[in-house]
Amino acid sequence: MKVAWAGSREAFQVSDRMAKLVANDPVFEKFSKPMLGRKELFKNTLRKAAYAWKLINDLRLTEEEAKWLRHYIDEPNYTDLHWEMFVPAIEGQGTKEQKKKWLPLAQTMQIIGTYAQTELGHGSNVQGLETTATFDRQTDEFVMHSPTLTSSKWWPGGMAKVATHAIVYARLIIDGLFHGVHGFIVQLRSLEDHSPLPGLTLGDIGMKFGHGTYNTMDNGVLRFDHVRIPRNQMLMRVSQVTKEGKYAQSDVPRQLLYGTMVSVRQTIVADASKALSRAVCIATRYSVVRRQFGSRNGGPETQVIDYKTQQSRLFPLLASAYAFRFVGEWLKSLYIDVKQRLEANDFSTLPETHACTAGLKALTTAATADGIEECRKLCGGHGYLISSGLPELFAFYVPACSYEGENVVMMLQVARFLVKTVSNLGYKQPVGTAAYLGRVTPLLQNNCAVQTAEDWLNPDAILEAFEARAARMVIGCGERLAMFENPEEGFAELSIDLVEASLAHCQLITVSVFIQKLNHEIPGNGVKRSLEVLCYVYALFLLHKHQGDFLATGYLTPKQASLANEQLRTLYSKVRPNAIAFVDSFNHMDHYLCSVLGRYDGNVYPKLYEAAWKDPLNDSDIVDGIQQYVQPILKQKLHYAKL
Ligand SMILES: CCCCCCCC/C=C\CCCCCCCCCCC/C=C/C(=O)SCCNC(=O)CCNC(=O)[C@H](O)C(C)(C)COP(=O)(O)OP(=O)(O)OC[C@H]1O[C@@H](n2cnc3c(N)ncnc32)[C@H](O)[C@@H]1OP(=O)(O)O
Ligand SMILES: Cc1cc2nc3c(=O)[nH]c(=O)nc-3n(C[C@H](O)[C@H](O)[C@H](O)COP(=O)(O)OP(=O)(O)OC[C@H]3O[C@@H](n4cnc5c(N)ncnc54)[C@H](O)[C@@H]3O)c2cc1C
Repeated sequence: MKVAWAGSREAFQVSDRMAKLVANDPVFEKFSKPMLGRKELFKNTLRKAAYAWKLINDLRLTEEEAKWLRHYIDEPNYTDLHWEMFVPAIEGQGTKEQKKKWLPLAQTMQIIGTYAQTELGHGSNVQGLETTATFDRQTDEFVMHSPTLTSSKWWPGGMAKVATHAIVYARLIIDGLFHGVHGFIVQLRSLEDHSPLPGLTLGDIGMKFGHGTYNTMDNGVLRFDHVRIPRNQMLMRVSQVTKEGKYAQSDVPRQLLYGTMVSVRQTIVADASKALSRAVCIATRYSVVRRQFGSRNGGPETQVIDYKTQQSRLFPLLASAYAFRFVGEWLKSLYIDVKQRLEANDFSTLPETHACTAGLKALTTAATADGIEECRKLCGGHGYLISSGLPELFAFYVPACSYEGENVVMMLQVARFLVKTVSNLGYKQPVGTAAYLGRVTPLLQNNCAVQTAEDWLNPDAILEAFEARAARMVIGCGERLAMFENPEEGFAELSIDLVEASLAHCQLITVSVFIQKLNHEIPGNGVKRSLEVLCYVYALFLLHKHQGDFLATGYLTPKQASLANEQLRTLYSKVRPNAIAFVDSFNHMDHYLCSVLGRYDGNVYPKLYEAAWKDPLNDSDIVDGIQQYVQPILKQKLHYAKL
């Protein structure tokens, strides 16, 4: 199962080796992090990042190994933006000459970059950005300027204190004419003494949600006061500006300017299963250790994992972790394919890839953030302790619902793709993830054939149910949209239904990828049979949760929906014996989990007790402030003694 989770034996070996390397190195200790103040926390992260870079070079780690190393170090920092956004932006949007100049510098970290797109006034609406890049023909330069307070760049990670360079998105202006938003490579700091370059105001935007997690990152604010950069620092794969000030567009679509976001959204989907599996592992192990009620004749109480209600909250999350792992793997291969095509100027699959990355980013991050919080509750009161590992994980993870495309905004992008696909049905056969929309007639006409709970243990029945639900919701929206004279007005009016239809479409993708995975790629019958159970749990849990959709579209009868739920409960009993094996297969080491409740050895209570004594408040019996503020209250003679 460990190999099935990792994707291959080689992938397992690489991640396992890196997990052990980090766990066994005292530099990467992290239990004390929550006790540090912001400055110490930040410095501590800089120290770890520098040490990690040394290890990467000294040990000559491959790119894959270096990624796992960063992952297991488990602290967001400036290198995330450098490797995940700055470098890909140059790769995807730079010309050959620009790549030749900038990539070697970035890949050896002689420069450190960030991605400065969002502003105080605009994040989602990229076309609304206000920073200007005005071409000056006399000097062959662009003048970068922040004309308003709301045009201040706001959020870029690593920008406040570390990055030496940034890809800055700004409105291109030539001779007073606006030519859209473009990316520019801008140096922020001196490579000698690290001070901000003249004309730039740089700072940190302040503390964020949670203490010890995202505050390791220096998210920054940046303002320009007429800062000049050479013309050849505009990223020019999509559009070019000549030294005469002529603006020209290549054959490549403008959407490539948004390419870096497609790349990172794919990474975020691939990473969702890491965060969810981490929370599920903690909650499952603890649910086996924790006992409440049910003692008979003085025997042990019931393990809380044996309560049906606990199972009905926990096991769908376990199944979701596996579903997200597989859909992340699938999306990565789709992305690798589109990347190769884009390099060869084939843009045909870009719209579908954009819809998949946007929609699956929204689906997986929302379910993962909610899932981590549910795992915290599944651990009862102890889940609220930092030493459970869950509060910090939640604080780290939840912004994923907002960054890289706010989730609702992303689902509306999927909706645009689906509406377009449906309106083209007469003359363009949909392919890939939208292929089912080409079979609308049977999907709209045929209803579910399930008669017994057992009938739901059939991938074809499940797939057809999810296809029919999504198709009916999408086509229903399409029909209602057609009644509006102004399509944009109609889209806005129907946006709530469109987001629900998009979610149905994305859930269909995750369910069908899980089924596909079982049909083709699982080594060993035992592993395959166990994963089949999780696949059914995932699908039937979604069906139960969204049964309103399945019933309202008329595909299921109430009887069939309740048979699905009956089957789901039976499946929970089949998951139970393997629950620990399923979470051990994630191969999460204690160091990575950083959780007293999720310990591999189950030795929860002594370690929980021990962890409490490490709190700085327990350094002495009488702490600072007691004599000054508590004793005077105790010793005063009150007039209102009776109160
Ligand atoms: C316990 C503690 C644990 C700690 C653990 C720590 C561990 C960490 C360790 C290691 C991790 C390492 C890996 C980390 C990886 C993740 C890094 C993440 C870092 C996060 C940093 C965040 C960065 C950011 O947020 S950057 C800013 C992102 N901003 C956005 O996403 C903005 C969203 N807005 C948009 O995308 C667009 O503006 C829009 C699409 C919403 C609207 O754009 P508009 O131009 O108005 O477009 P529209 O008219 O709707 O569309 C025009 C056509 O273009 C198509 N289209 C739109 N976008 C794209 C695209 N991206 N690609 C292709 N096509 C696109 C659209 O469909 C339209 O097409 P049509 O055919 O014309 O209809
Ligand atoms: C931790 C973190 C790190 C970040 N790192 C970076 C970074 O490195 N670089 C960078 O450039 N940016 C970064 N960002 C910014 C991030 O990309 C934006 O915050 C994100 O894209 C959301 O945009 P917004 O803040 O403008 O939200 P808004 O768009 O203002 O969202 C507010 C609300 O309005 C709704 N809404 C907005 N538009 C629509 C619409 N058309 N229809 C319906 N509802 C709508 C949303 O659903 C949401 O509910 C980061 C953000 C965070 C939290």
